[in-house]
Amino acid sequence: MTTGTPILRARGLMKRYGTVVAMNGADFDLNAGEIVAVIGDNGAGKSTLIKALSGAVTPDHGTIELDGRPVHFRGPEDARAEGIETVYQNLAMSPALSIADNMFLGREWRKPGIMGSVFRQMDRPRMEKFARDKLSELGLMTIQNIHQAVETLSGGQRQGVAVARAAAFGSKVVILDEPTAALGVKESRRVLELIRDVRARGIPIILISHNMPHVFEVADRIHIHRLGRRLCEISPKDYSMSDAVAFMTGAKLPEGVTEQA
Ligand SMILES: Nc1ncnc2c1ncn2[C@@H]1O[C@H](COP(=O)(O)OP(=O)(O)OP(=O)(O)O)[C@@H](O)[C@H]1O
Repeated sequence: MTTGTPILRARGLMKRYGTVVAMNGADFDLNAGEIVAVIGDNGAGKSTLIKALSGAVTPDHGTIELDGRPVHFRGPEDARAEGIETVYQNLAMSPALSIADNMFLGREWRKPGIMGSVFRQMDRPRMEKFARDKLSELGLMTIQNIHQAVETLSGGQRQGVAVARAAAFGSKVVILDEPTAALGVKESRRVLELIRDVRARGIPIILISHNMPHVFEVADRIHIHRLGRRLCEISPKDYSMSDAVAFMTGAKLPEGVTEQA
């Protein structure tokens, strides 16, 4: 599925924090219909790359294109407005609020007419129907009650709601930062299935993870990040997990790849 214009393409991204070089000419590609995993050692610059793609960090240099069009995100709102949704590890949810309210956090739908525009009343029935539809589309209706407070959900269910929220609003790209890090075996399994469901609905996914079995299970392509840039991309069909770890840590290089100084 690598034909056509990439959905998201970055070239030569640079980001410095004082003397620390967090991105050093980083490239990135995401094509339609695929799950790309980003892996790399601690401090390799994965988070900084993802933040640049999701508008949370402005690169010092380099280009980002969405559907072949240059974009300049001034903040996460700009990336969201372009259909790029990110689920960070902390999930950015309000535990005391309901599932439906959390799905709409910061982008509530107002009632039509004066009740919405002047009195700012929320259109609860429409929001709740949308939340229920999205959760059931993604097979998440084991959550019976969308009025349930998020704090009463299991870790896996919470992650599920966060992924459903991203898939509901992320029309172009969903970025998941360590979605299974805090989860048990069964819950991780469900979240991995959910990731596949999101892909099946036509939304490509960027998955940042340190969990090699999970990466090898769901990724179509693996982007290996090292020393602030993309070292290479591999297919999980062609390499083993120990190869990937060796590339990540610099213990060996894939054939045809040379490490730049
Ligand atoms: N806001 C910041 N201020 C200063 N240095 C930063 C900042 N953000 C990142 N860095 C530095 O940039 C480098 C890359 O960090 P980044 O968090 O992107 O790596 P990472 O691959 O995501 O690491 P990990 O897997 O440990 O989360 C690190 O040396 C880090 O200390």
